[in-house]
Amino acid sequence: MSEDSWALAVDVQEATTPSLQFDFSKKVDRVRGPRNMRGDINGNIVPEKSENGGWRRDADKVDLAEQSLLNKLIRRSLVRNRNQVEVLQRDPTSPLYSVKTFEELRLKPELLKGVYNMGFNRPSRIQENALPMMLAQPPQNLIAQSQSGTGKTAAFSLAMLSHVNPANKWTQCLCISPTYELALQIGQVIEQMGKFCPDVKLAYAIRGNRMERGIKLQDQIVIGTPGTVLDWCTKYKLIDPKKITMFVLDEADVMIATQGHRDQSIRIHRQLTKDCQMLLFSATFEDSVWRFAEQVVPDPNIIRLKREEETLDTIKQFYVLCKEKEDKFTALCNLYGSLTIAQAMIFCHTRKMAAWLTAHLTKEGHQVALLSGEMTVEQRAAVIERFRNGKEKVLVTTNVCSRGIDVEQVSLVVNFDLPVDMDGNADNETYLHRIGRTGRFGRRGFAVNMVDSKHSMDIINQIEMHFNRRITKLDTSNLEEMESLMS
Ligand SMILES: Nc1ncnc2c1ncn2[C@@H]1O[C@H](COP(=O)(O)OP(=O)(O)OP(=O)(O)O)[C@@H](O)[C@H]1O
Repeated sequence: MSEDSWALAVDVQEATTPSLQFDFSKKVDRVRGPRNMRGDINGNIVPEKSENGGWRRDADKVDLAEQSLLNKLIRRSLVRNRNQVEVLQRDPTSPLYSVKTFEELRLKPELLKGVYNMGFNRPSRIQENALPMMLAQPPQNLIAQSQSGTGKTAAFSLAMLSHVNPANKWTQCLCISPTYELALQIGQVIEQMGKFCPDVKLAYAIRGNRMERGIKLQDQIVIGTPGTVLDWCTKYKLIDPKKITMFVLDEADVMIATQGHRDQSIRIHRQLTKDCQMLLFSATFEDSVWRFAEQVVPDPNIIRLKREEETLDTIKQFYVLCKEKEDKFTALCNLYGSLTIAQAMIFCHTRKMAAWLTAHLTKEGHQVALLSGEMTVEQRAAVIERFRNGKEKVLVTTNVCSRGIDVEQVSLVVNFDLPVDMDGNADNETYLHRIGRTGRFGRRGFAVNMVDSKHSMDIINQIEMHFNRRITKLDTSNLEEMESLMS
């Protein structure tokens, strides 16, 4: 089938068959995608010719640690979550404590003052259960999972500050984090919360922080990355691991995804005593994270706060048939010209495409912000902040931005390039994250997908099947139809 005639074929198919009942059995190889496709105009699909076999060769990769840092930098408050907390107690017969106020925790007054000084009025959902467990006597181990922004860092910072005895001038709490930047972020929370506890000292075991060999640290809390913490314990002997009574492992999912960190964490853990209280936190919990958690946290209590399901119910989904990227661009301009759009996010597959689109939209007079992987995390945070404040109305981005960014006024998400996985199949999860940027907090939103090849039409069909939601064809040259469909 020639490149031009596929669109016609789709039209015919569309007219004769309800979109949710396409006959996939007769289609191309489902795993690898259409055999005879030489790549669509995104430049991202070259199945037979791909040197490394990867469909996402040029795609902007999401780095978990960077994503986590970005989330921390742009977050202003707790992420809303209405889901129930699941608690699995090590000893199911013991009473389950949960607190609704910080007073109930009987914290030292100077620590309570620090908590209130941060503007926290009451414990977050996960904190309600996690805090009493972390502060219990005798100490209890804990594995806690909840999405980013639900108050985990604040919870274990409070636990560490409450746990230490300031009169003892040695390290009692050890916290490890996957990267230098993330460790600094945690440190800031501890410093802020412990502002009125002048006798509690904090040290950073991170690269570049050189210490004299052989001295013993007097700081009660040490936070750092696994490699440096290990050096401080074994090579430099600045910390006596046998005197550590609380061990916190943050962002376990990011940790095990980082080369070498998993083993270093286990080596640190091996030097601790059996009585040391172990606390592990993670935003996600795949099997690999779970296996790791079980290795470092014996007999744990488990707390899980399910992610608030992203829903497609408030989002109207469309696709537009286009031929090449210029065509997609025209469709986008038509769309923009005819709708009242508060703010829009446009997703591209590669940095190159994002840059091209940004340049063209700017030329058309749009105020456009660009977010892509070559920027530092701080630069990205600044771009998101400007967009949030309405300085730009359009944000063009690659995948670096599919998760975690809440901009309430986004009413349109455009998949300029559709999300595909390594094999070129629909990446449903990324699709959901992307279009979940709109229609938030019960508002209505629109998602428009640019379809530029038979392969991308296949992807739309896969997405429809997966979510069991219709994606309606939109003709952006037909203003009337567009207005009625998108009203
Ligand atoms: N009890 C609380 N009341 C109000 N705000 C809170 C409370 N606990 C935490 N916060 C704030 O909510 C935001 C998210 O908290 P925190 O960083 O602890 O979450 P997290 O689950 O550790 O997420 P991440 O792992 O991404 O940092 C922060 O801005 C923090 O200051």
